[in-house]
Amino acid sequence: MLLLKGVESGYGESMVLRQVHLDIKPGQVVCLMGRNGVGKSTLLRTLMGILKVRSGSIHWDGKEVTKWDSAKRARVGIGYVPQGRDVFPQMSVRENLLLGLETAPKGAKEIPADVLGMFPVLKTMMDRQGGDLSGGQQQQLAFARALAAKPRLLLLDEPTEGIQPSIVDDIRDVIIQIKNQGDTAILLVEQSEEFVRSVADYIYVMDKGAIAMQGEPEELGLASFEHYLTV
Ligand SMILES: Nc1ncnc2c1ncn2[C@@H]1O[C@H](COP(=O)(O)OP(=O)(O)OP(=O)(O)O)[C@@H](O)[C@H]1O
Repeated sequence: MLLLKGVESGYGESMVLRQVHLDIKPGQVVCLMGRNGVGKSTLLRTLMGILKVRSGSIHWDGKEVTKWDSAKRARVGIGYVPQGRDVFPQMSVRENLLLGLETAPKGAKEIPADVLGMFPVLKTMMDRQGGDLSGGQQQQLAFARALAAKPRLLLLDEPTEGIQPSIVDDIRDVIIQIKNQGDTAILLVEQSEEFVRSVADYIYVMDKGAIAMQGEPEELGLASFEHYLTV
């Protein structure tokens, strides 16, 4: 469904991604790991079309989309939840969720019931302002807003970072539900090996802007992970 071939990108003079090859199949949960600063967020921004590809190519359903802008990528079904809580603080939870429908297929007008069902806490807070929610609730709101558009691929940048353990468990449950439904693939940036092993179909580990290791969870031993993950 999504294929990257030798992708390179960066900021100004500095090149961050080096010859990145990556493959995501429909419905898969693919995890991207690696130390801080190795380029994981840069890879998601490049996938979303926020950063330009300097060399290499990106393919979606077999079609080359390397030069497509973010809006066009969103319209074909790529959703993105950036790092940090990207909710609108002055808008209500309902209004934040409705914004997610902007890129939904066939001009959907209502927040899908199954999405609300995955986040029961949000259902009780529809009229509260986004900025009044706790950090963990805001993260859930950003996640739900992206799901409201019914993406075929969802890019999640460290959704569990700095979140209390009970909400981390809720986020894990939602990822597993999405995986079981099989309609939406996920590319998840995540630092916790335990979390990754509980959700991943396939794992990529980055180092210095390149893919250093990849495989199915059972193929990748603990020792090999530690080499790339410990500081
Ligand atoms: N807006 C930017 N302008 C210039 N350089 C940047 C920018 N954002 C990130 N970088 C640099 O790009 C490199 C990769 O950063 P990136 O945020 O992609 O790493 P990461 O693996 O996601 O780490 P983290 O988990 O800390 O977010 C780093 O050297 C970083 O300093």
